[in-house]
Amino acid sequence: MATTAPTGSPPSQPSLTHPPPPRKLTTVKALSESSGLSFIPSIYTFPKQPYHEPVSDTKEPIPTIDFSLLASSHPDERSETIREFGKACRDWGFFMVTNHGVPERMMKAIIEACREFFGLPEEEKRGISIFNESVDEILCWRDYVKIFQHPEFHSPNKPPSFREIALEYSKRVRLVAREIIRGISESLGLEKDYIDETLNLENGLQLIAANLYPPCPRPELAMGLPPHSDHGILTLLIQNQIGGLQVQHKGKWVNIDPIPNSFLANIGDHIEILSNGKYKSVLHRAVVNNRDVRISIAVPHGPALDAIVSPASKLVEDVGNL
Ligand SMILES: O=C(O)CCC(=O)C(=O)O
Ligand SMILES: [Fe+2]
Repeated sequence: MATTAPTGSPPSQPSLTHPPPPRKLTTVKALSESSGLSFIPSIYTFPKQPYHEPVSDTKEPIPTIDFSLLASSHPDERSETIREFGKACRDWGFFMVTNHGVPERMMKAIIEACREFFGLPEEEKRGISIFNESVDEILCWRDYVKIFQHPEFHSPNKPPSFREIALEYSKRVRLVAREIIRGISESLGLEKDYIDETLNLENGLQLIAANLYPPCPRPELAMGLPPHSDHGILTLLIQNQIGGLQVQHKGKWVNIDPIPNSFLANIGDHIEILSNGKYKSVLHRAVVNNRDVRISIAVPHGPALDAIVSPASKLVEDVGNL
């Protein structure tokens, strides 16, 4: 990891005094690819706290749930899977989902389509891609794009294959998400379709949120995506097998290395509300590295725009009976 000051800087000069990025560099990708970059502009330098806290060395693995067991003809297998959802949501707020039925080729295709999108000339992405996100005037080391998939489907026109791949991918992922949400509903002791119906998931919101984290010459100073919880009900995330996601667990950051071809699922703020706080929407963040381009594709699922989210009355009564 490079920690030396850039050539020509006086030894006492703190990295915060580096000049701002040249105006014509508008994406982090372009900045990262600009030749001889050995420092990062001060606008990308995050304050040391709280973003550089130690990472947990926990050997406790993030829960993994076999999605196919939800459809098992053995009632015991389904109910055991529901119990696992409950435990994963209570203990972590995050879990891995295997055997979900979305073909590997589709997962690869959407990652490649997003990679191609981010590789388009700057002019072609302008107006679609959001290049830099600012947190208190500090920019994240990330380019990203958010595209509505449901209830209205949108797609950039380039690359040409994007529309078809996104449409197919988001439909398949939505089916998986709704089934997991049914499992979560049951795990809370609610009717299987309680969340689906109450939050009108037939008209629910679904986005593709694609993130590109280019290599960063000073990864210890930058942040790909600062700590946040997700809005909505459930996010299903895939990535190009380059690590970077960290999840807050028992007060520490835990590195997450997803199983290939699995989804990383996390519950969002609306489940925290609906569950009356039984399940928490957990903080997570993305750190960057100095070697590899990382791509992650999050597909958040939320209530219909006109749905009203409130604690399920059964769960309020449960608390009242304690
Ligand atoms: O890049 C990642 O792994 C995290 C992405 C994320 O948390 C988000 O898009 O909300
Ligand atoms: Fe997130």
